[in-house]
Amino acid sequence: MPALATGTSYEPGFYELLVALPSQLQPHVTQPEDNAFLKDMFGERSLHSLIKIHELLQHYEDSKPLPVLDSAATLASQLSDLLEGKLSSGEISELKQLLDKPHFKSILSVHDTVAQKKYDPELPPLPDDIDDDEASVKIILVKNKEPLGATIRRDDDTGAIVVARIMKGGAADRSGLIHVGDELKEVNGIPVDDKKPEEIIHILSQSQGAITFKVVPGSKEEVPSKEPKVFVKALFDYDPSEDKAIPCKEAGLAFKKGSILQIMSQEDATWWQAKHEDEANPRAGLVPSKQFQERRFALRGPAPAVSLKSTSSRRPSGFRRSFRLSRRERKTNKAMYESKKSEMYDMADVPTYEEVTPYQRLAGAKHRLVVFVGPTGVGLNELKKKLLISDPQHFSVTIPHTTRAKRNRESDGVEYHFISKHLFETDIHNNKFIEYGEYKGNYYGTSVDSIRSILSKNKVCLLDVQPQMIKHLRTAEFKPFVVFVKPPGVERLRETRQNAKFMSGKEDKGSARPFKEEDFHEMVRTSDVMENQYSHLFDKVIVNDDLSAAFSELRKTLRTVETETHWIPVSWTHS
Ligand SMILES: Nc1ncnc2c1ncn2[C@@H]1O[C@H](COP(=O)(O)OP(=O)(O)OP(=O)(O)O)[C@@H](O)[C@H]1O
Repeated sequence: MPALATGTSYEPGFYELLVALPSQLQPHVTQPEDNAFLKDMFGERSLHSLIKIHELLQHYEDSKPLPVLDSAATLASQLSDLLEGKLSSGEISELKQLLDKPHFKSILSVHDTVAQKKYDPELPPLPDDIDDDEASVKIILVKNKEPLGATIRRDDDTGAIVVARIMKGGAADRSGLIHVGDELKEVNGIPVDDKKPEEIIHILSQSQGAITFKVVPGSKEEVPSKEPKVFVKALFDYDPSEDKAIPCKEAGLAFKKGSILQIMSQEDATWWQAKHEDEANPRAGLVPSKQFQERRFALRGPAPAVSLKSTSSRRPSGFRRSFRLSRRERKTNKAMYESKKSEMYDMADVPTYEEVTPYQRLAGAKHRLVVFVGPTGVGLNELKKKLLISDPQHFSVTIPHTTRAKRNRESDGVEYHFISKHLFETDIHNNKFIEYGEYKGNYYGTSVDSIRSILSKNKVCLLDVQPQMIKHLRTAEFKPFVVFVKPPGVERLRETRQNAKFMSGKEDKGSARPFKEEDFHEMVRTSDVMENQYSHLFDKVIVNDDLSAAFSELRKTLRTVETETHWIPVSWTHS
């Protein structure tokens, strides 16, 4: 039996390990004196008591007991006084002795301190020879290599140097001693009244170790911000060193399109404070606010959109037509459609930030819609086909609707859903199609319900669309995961596509032919344009160079979509 029992209501693991250790270690110890030493060490009563205390603390941490009263010491002293005249019984005098013991009194005093939450240390009285400049205080900060995390500016009205901004989580913020609006009088004993902010920053950057500031505290009371945690996905690249507008380049936070940022402060309407979500260091950096970025974008105008229509007479060159997905007729239906909505750039969508939240699909919940985009000929059909073959029970594609007559060997709901022109037009009117088009007098289209039908069977729906359609699919219902399939460079296309067949939209013959040099250039050019305009909507980019490598990357990615946590727009979580 262990010297101290650990009780039965909580895990005795740590304690038992301690008791068992000497015998466990015995086979590994050759010298008898070492053995005796280990026994003594692990058998030490104070160590056992410590472990017991540790386990009890753990237990109480879980049950979180609240104190019954916060003046146990006073109560014990009053009781002791009451017992004074009643010491006839042995039990009463034992109780009084116990209450009067200094250890017992101390433990009750500690109990009361904790119960009253009196944790703050008592400060010594202020010295008599206080600074003559009554309003100012001296602050000493110890600075290592990290920046101070504060910006300063000259007040236009008073000419004073004031603290303009405190970066969340930085050295100044953590110290809790410097606040926005404080007036800076001296740095390391050097008066700063006549100095430019840049000169002061220079003094600060040269200083290491303890830095002394003399400041006059600002009058503004800071309200501790209790803003909930906000995470955003950045939809643009940002490099503060190239931003002429940022008040302090060193304080800026660089990020790439797709980075997940935690917004630490939105107090300033122009410059937010943020840190990378996966960054352990709590120090925030400046990033342009959403409003400011939108304003800048509006003033500058979007990047010149490359016209995709100019090179093709029939359709936006290189952009695939989707929903030609009949399993048998996939190839013959290829060159049929033109997208109804052909706008290449929507001015309303200024890509800045999107608020996101972690999401993991629960077992049994509907799958996210997997959306493919890429230039025509890049290999979307090939990759989708491989997925379907790899697991036909798990993956599926939508069945398009058409108004053309059913052919002999076709069945309704297999190759197509065959419907009347009138019904098709009613469905268009009722927004039932994701995409639709007309070819030789017949309509063809992919309906929203055909996607729903696959998802309700708990299958993964694979859909390829034109990139400008992605935004219409971005709903809580579909939670689309967008894969952009990108071609490798022209040289690799030449090498890998030697035996490949291409369905050219331009010739409109519906038959496949080998790729030509110009097809490769067109594919790469279209891919660049798509990436330039829509990459903020892509969740994954896969370069289709070697087909089997691209396929296994795709497979792996789709597995993680089903099993791991991903960031999705907050708006998709409240449906
Ligand atoms: N990585 C690859 N290496 C070699 N050949 C490939 C690769 N990927 C696709 N191909 C071939 O390229 C041709 C075009 O592929 P696919 O039909 O899948 O393109 P697509 O993106 O669906 O184009 P479209 O939208 O015009 O139908 C096919 O012959 C296909 O086998």
